[in-house]
Amino acid sequence: MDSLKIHLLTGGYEKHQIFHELDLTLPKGKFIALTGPNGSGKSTLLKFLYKQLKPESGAVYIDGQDIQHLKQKELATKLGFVAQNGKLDYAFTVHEAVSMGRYAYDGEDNGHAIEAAMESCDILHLQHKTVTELSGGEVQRVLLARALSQDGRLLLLDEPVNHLDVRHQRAMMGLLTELVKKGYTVICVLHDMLLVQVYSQLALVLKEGKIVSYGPTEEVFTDDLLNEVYHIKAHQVYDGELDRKIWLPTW
Ligand SMILES: Nc1ncnc2c1ncn2[C@@H]1O[C@H](COP(=O)(O)OP(=O)(O)OP(=O)(O)O)[C@@H](O)[C@H]1O
Repeated sequence: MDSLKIHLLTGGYEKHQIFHELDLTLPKGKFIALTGPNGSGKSTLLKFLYKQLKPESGAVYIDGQDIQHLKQKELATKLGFVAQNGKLDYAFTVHEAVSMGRYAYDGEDNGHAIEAAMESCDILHLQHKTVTELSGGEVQRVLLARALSQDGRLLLLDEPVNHLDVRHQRAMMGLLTELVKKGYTVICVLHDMLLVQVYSQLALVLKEGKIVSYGPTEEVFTDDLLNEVYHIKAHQVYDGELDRKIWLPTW
C-alpha cells in the first residue's frame, strides 16, 4: 500500500513558487532518500508533507486521506518529523522532551510509548539528564525518540546526520534501517551520496523543484545523473562488505 501520495502539487512561498504540479507516490515500509543540490526544494517538500505549507493547488494524501482535512493532532499520530539542525533549548529532562511527542494524545503515554521510543534510540540512560547538557548526537537521538513517541509509522527527517561523527552517523542510519524493518516508512533528506547509496532503498532526486529521478537507489545513481544534477564526474568502486558497487565523486 502507498504511504504518501502527492497529487499535482503546486506551491511554495509567497513570492517563490517551488513546485509545479508535482506528482509522486511513495510506498509504505521503505527507506526513501530525498536528495539533490542546495535549494532544490527538499525541505520545502517536507513542509508540505507535515502541513507547514499549504498547496496552492493539488494535495497530499496519507493513507488515502487529504492531510488538509486532518487536524494537526491527527496528523501527529500518523507522522513524526525531525527538523534540520533541531535544537532543544529549554532545560527539560530527556524524558520530558520525549514526552512532548505525546501531545496529540493529550500526554497519555499508552503504557509504554515514551519508554519504547527512548529504548529504540538508546537514550534510556540519559532520561534524567537535562537536554542542554547533551552532545549534538544525543540531541539528534532525543529528537528522533520524540518523533517515535508520536506512534505514527511515517518518519520525515531533514538531514538527521548533519553534525554527527561517523560512528553516530552509522548509529542513526542503522536505527532508521531497523525501524524500516519494523514497518516504518522513512523519508530522509540526505546530502551524502554514500549514505544514500548504502542505506536507502528508493531515492528521489530533486533539482529546482522538479523530480530528476526517482526509483530504486541503485538504478537512480548513474554517472549521467551525477553529472546532470551536481556537475561532477563520478566513478564506481566495488565495496566488498556491501558486495556491490557504489558511486564516488572523482576528485
Ligand atoms: N521561508 C522561505 N521563504 C521564501 N523562500 C524560501 C523559504 N525557505 C526556502 N526558500 C527558498 O526555496 C528554495 C528551496 O529551498 P529548500 O530549503 O526547500 O531547499 P533544500 O533543497 O532543502 O536546500 P538545502 O540542501 O540547502 O537544505 C530555495 O530557493 C530557498 O531559497
